[in-house]
Amino acid sequence: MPATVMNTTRNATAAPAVSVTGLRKSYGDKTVLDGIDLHIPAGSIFALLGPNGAGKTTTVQILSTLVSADADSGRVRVAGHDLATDPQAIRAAIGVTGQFSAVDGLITGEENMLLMADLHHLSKKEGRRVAAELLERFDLTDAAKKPASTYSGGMKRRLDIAMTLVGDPRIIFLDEPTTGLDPRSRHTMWGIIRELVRDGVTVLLTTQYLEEADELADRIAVLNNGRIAAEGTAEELKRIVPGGHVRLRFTDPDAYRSAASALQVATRDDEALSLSIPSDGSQRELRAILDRLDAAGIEADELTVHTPDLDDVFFALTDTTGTVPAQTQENAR
Ligand SMILES: Nc1ncnc2c1ncn2[C@@H]1O[C@H](COP(=O)(O)OP(=O)(O)OP(=O)(O)O)[C@@H](O)[C@H]1O
Repeated sequence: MPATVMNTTRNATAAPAVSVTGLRKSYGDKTVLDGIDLHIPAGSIFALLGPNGAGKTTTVQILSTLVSADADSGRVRVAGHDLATDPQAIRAAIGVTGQFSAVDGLITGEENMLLMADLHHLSKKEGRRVAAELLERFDLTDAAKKPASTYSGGMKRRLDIAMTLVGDPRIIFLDEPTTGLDPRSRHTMWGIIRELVRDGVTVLLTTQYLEEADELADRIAVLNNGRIAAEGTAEELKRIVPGGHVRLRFTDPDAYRSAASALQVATRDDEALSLSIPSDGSQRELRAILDRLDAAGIEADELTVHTPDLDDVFFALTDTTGTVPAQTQENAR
């Protein structure tokens, strides 16, 4: 059972941009997707996180109509259209940039853009206007007349997304959008993705970077062995793995000792005068700790909540046996 947590993020009430139930895909006798469910609210950023070979690209390929799902697969709706009966309407509503860029290195950035405008049947005049506007928006105007093969990795990614936007898609699939980019280009790309969503676009991105999912995504699904191992906001996912604790620090040794006896489960650090209490960081648990301190008439000088980071989540949920540790499942309920 995947760990699912209630959606409290923006646009939670909007009709889902992507809705998937029981999606299956096998290559020969290898099951790549073993019945996955995804519900992506319109206007949000959704990250599909998982180790190599988990099935992230396959999911994107199916949702973007490039690869077909198994015949006995469940239901997929993208932008309100049924994948089985109306793939053409889905194609018209989406944009895809993959790990292997659509950019043609032999022609200039501007020519790549104009080619896309032609593919979308824009008039010559409209095509030139849209190309110039997008090249400007993605800071490529100065390089527009140069062959794309001379562009840096970051410039090529920006051109790739600009080309995708020529068709004005409402949903964009980004397969590992920042793989191979340096930190500055990665941050630029994050800014671009956030801007797309501000304009009302829905983004589904795949990534192997936990930091990227943490930074960008409204919701994250961790894919492992063809199944969704857990789904929720970054904060919610961090709460389902063990390791979270509340730390209390004191300057007064008497207060420290009183607190240690009032909170019997605490791990003591007598030198630092600090106590560490296992906690999921929830309001309920914090209140229980504070109530105990209040009842004993003690005030801590500092209280910090430590939640596991996404690395902990990733390792806990994508262990090599493919099973979620029992304790994690328990905490997720
Ligand atoms: N056309 C294909 N024929 C056979 N097997 C395939 C095909 N495409 C993908 N697979 C297999 O499906 C599994 C999932 O691949 P997929 O590319 O979706 O994973 P991924 O999560 O995107 O991995 P990565 O992070 O390495 O890109 C892999 O074991 C892969 O070998």
